[in-house]
Order: sequence, then structure tokens, then C-alpha cells
Amino acid sequence: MIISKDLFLLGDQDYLRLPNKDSTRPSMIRPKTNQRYLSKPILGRETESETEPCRLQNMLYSLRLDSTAAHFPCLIPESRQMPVSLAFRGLTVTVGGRQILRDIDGLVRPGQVMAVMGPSGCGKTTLLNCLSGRLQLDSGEISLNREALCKRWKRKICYVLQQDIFFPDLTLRQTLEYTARLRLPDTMAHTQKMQYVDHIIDVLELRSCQDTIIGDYLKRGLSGGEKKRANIACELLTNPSLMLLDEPTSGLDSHAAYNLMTTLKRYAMTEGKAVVVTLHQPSSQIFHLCDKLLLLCGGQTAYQGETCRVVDFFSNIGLHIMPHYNPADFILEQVKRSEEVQQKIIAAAAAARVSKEYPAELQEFMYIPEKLDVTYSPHIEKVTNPEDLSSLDPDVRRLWIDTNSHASSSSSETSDTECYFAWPTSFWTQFKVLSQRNFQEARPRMLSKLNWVQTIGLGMLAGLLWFQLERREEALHDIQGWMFFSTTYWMLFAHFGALSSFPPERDVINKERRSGAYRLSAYYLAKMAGELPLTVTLPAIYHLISYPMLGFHSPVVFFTLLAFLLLNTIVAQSVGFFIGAACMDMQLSITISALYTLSTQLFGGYLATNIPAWLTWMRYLSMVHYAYQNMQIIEFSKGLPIMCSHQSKFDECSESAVIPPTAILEAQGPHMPLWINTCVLMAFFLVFRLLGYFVLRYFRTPK
Ligand SMILES: Nc1ncnc2c1ncn2[C@@H]1O[C@H](COP(=O)(O)OP(=O)(O)OP(=O)(O)O)[C@@H](O)[C@H]1O
Repeated sequence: MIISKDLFLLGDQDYLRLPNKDSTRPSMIRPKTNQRYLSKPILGRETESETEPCRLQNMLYSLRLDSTAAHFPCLIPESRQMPVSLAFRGLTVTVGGRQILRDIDGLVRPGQVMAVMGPSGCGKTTLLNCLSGRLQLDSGEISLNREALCKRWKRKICYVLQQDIFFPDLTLRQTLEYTARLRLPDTMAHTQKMQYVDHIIDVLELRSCQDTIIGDYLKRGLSGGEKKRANIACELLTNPSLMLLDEPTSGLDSHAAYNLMTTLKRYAMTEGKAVVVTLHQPSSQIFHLCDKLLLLCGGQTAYQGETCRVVDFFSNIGLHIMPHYNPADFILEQVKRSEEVQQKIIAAAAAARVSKEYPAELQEFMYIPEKLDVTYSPHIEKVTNPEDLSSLDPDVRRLWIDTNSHASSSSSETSDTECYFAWPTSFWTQFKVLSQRNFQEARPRMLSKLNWVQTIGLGMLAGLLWFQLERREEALHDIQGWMFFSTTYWMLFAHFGALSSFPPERDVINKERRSGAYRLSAYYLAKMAGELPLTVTLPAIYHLISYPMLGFHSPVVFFTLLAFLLLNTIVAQSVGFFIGAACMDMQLSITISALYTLSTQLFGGYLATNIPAWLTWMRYLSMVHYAYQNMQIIEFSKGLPIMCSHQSKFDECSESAVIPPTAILEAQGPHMPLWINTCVLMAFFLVFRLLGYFVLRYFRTPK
């Protein structure tokens, strides 16, 4: 019955070509180096006996996949990962005081795809979170090639989340190139990395949209299906050994979903990857692409084993499928039936665990002490000198690098209790790539057309309002007004810009940090460096327009005023970044920012000069206060003097025709010399930047 159903489902002449007579598996147009992934399991025994229907089904699907194998060449050898067997046993997890998973087992070998299915809320995503190491287990064991899941292994796992998290302004190609440069090892040349990007673009059939921006709800970019494939492409770039995908087909039409799953299946087979996907309601074609099935029911196992045997499993407990019915729909309907039926299925699944056919790896769960399967690569221990590597088989060379990178990182502070890992790239590479990416990503946002119009318009307006002010006491308040307005405007602009841009960026950073792509310190420094030219461009343009209109005195005054305007802007950005990083709630961060920036203005020295004595300390918290004071010191001491009026309010005017700069400052209350103000501004910058870093490092660690 299963055979005829499969033939019915396939319905394509290609499938009906007969397989190679003397092969138990079909003859595949597979790269030679990968042949062993399928022909010889790396670890463990093939304990599950293949039934005749399963074997025929596998052959038919393999043939279907082989018809497109020509599009799927071998990966660049230097980046190849070792094949991995994933086994988990007795996983029990409690979240928020509720037991979500109870005693879950599973086994996926290299080249296999496991589907995790079950009704909504049964714990599929929770299971993937456990397998990726993001969720603490109450009990149970997870092993990869019989080693316990540790930080080093987590590096070889990719987890494709349901949400597609990207920088919306980068094109797909830019996104992939940056990912490759960040996550592929420094040992690979740049051209190889780009070759690899091309390869992945072809694998996921994304060439036609490679120059389209990712987009978001405001800007049209990639379609939903393309975004989904882009998400997978980014993860494939790291060439993981194990792929976990949470509902990769949701939101796709049936054709796109099938294409995607075919691609994954082909990838798993040709590259020897283990793939685990959660699926909601797959078509029968997609269902049969999966080698393994884990069916969950209320957090418990309803079936675990080969996909092609699930119908027999249900038949054996008296639940029979109708002819030509989609088995995926059938099994989902069964696990949603009455409590009694559910218990019957769970009991049958529990009974299967003690049967002879149950995989030995799951019956006796033992970790092996070695870090690598040395039988896989017998030459591995013979190599002691990195220069000898060139003479080796690419697979052996990669494994040597792999072993040694683990060994060399053994003194790393990032060590786990049992295993160690090294960053894929050096600090310098991370800094360089992240600075470029930050610049490219932030440029459309920070230097948008609207921001240019706003800056030029405001510069002109301020220039016209305070046009060619006379250097007389009557115009003193206006000159100060221009300075105060300029410092506060750019403070608000930079502060709220940083505040609003960080939360969406945080999602991308968290995703990348979770996968161990780079050091937080490299990201943090790169963010400062990459955004610096963008942060200072608009205030500089504003100053260039408005200050000469006000009255240009000397280049020294012009550039010194600009320097303090920019310093104040960068400080404000640091404060905005710190608040954005510290507050998860946008409303809260806006409220705190509004309170801080408005009080900064009130105590800046222009709006209120007679501050009550018990509140005077507040002015020392105002960054504007220091920048505004410095601008006055420069403008009034280095620029043309300010002439006294006939009825001057300054006592000094009884003896002099010009107002001394110190008298102007003293009229506004206590003041400090230029160098102290500058040091305080620098201290503001450093303190808030460091605080931002510590918040991200210790309080906003991605789970
Ligand atoms: N942090 C949490 N606190 C409390 N309950 C949680 C938490 N996370 C998940 N759950 C609960 O755990 C159960 C399983 O959630 P999970 O997201 O794993 O289900 P799922 O099978 O992936 O669902 P869907 O198919 O709808 O995505 C749900 O009932 C959910 O409400």
C-alpha cells in the first residue's frame, strides 16, 4: 500500500526510472569525497532494519533528488565540516513551572532529515531550543557523535529561527558576504569565501534576487519565501554539521515549500549533514522527503523512527489510514483525537522503545571520551607541522585544523567545562568586517534624504534667523541662542537616533552572538568606528551652512566650535545607546531619555541662569552645559569682541568698551576652564560607552 501511495504521490516520469540493480541505495551522482557520509555511518551501527517499502521509497526519492544533483557541487574542501550523528534521550524540560517535554528520544544520522511534528503547542520549538543548547534540561542527554553537547559543538549547529532577522537595508548578497567574512575561518582566502557565497546562492536558488534589499514592513524587499531561504542561506554559510530549522515552510506556498525541503534534503545527502525540521502540516511529498519522524503529543513521544514506517505503527494499534490519504494529515488527526486514543498512541510509542528494533544508541547512551572519531581520519595524528597540511587529503586537512583549533583554544577564557572553542576569525577581522557592515547598514538610515533635507533646511533657517549678528551687547543673547540651539538640537538628534536604531539591531546581534560569530568587544568597537563618520556628517554640514551666515570670524573659531558641537553629539549618542541597550521596553527608554535630555537643556545654562542653590548640582550632569560653555569661551575669546551697550548690565563696561569673555560666562553662574569642560565631556563619552558595553556583556546576554 505504501509503495503504491508513493508512486501515486510522485507522479513524475523521472521517479519511475529504475535504480541501479546491484545497489541497496540508488546510484547517486554524488561527489566522491562525500560518498562515505552515506555509505558508512561515522558512528554507531545501522541498527534500524530497512523494510522493503522504506528502501524502495528512499530509492525513489533519492533518484528525484539526483536529477538536480548537477546543480549542487561539492563544497569548498577547506570549509567542510565533519558529519555528525545527533542522538537525544529522555529529554525532559520544564519552562515557567510547566513540564513541556517529557522523556523524548531521537536519532538523526548524517545525510538524514528528521521531521518533528505534532499539534500546536506540543513542544516542537521547545525541543529545538533544547537541541541547540539554549534551554536547560531537567533530565536527559544530548550527544553529537557521542560527545555531550558543549560550546564547541554548538558552533557546528545552526538554528534557523521562525522569524527572519536581518538588517533590512542590506542586499541579500551583502548580507551573505558579511556573514561569510565573519563566520568562515581566516584560513580561507577571501576569494574562496566569495566562491562559497556564490555556491550557497545557487544551492538555494537565490541568484535572481541577490541584489535586492532584504526589506521590512516599511520597505519592500525580498518576498517571504526568498527571506526564508536567505535565512537558511546565512546559516548554511557556516557549513554546520547539524541544522535545526523551526518551521522553515511556514508562510510558503506548497510549491515553494516543496522546493525548499528538496533543497534541504539534497544538501543533507550530498554534504552529509543531519537536519531536524519542525513541520506543521506538510504535504505528503514533503512528509516523505523526511527520513525520520518524531511525532509529539502533549510534550510526549507519539512516534519516533523512520517516516516510512509510521503508517504501519498506527495500523498495528488499530488506527488505519484511508487509501490515498496524506499520512501527515492522518497522524496529526490521530494525536488530536480523544485522550484515550492519545494515551494508546503514547503507550505504543513507549512499548516500541524496548523493542529489538529500537536504535542501540538510544538504549544505551554512552559518551565516548575522545573529542574526534579518529577512525574517520587515520592520518590525523601523524601531522605535527601546519606546513605539512598542503600534502594532505582535504578532509584530513580540515580535521587537523579542527582538532588544532580546539586544542589551541584550550586556554581561552570562553571555555566550557568539558570542551573548548576558538572564534572563527581574529579580532581584527571581526572589527574590520563589522565596521564596514555597520557603516553600510547605518548609512541609508543616518544619511537618508529626509535627514539631508532637514539638516540643510535647519542650517539655512538658523543662519537666516541669526544672520550677520552685530558684535554688540544687544545681540549677545542671540549669539548665545544659536550656540545653545545648535548643541541641544544635535544632542537630541543623536540621542534619539541611537535610541530608536538599537532595538532592531539588537535582534541581529543577539542572533549572531548566540551562534558565536564574533566577540562583543569587536562588535562594540566596530559600531563606534563604523558609525562615527555618519554621526558627524550632518552636524558638520549644519555648522558649515549656519555659522558663516551668523558671521564668520576665523577658521580657528569655526573649527573649534565644530569640534565641540561634534563632541557633544557623540556623547549624546553614547547616552542614547546606553539607554537603548539597558531598557528592553521602548516606552520606558523614551520616557527616561525625554526626562534626561530635557533636564539637560534646562540646566544647560541658557534657559535658566538663576538656578536654586539646592539644584545647582544638576547642571554638572548636563552634557550641554559643558559644550555650551566651551563654545562661548571660544566664540567670545577668539572671535571678535562684543561691544558694550550704552546702558550695559555688565559692571566691566564702565571701564572698557568691550565685554570681557569671563564676564559673559560669570553672568550665567559658575563656570570652568575649557580643558576641564573638555575632559568632562570625554569622561561622559567613555563612561556611557563602557556602561553600554557592560550592560550588553552582563545583563543582555542572549539566551
Ligand atoms: N517561557 C514559557 N513559559 C511558559 N510556557 C511556555 C514558555 N515557552 C513555551 N511555553 C509553552 O510550552 C508549550 C510548547 O511551546 P512550543 O512553542 O514549543 O510549541 P510548538 O509545538 O512549537 O507550537 P507551535 O507549533 O504553535 O509553534 C506551549 O504550550 C507554550 O505555551
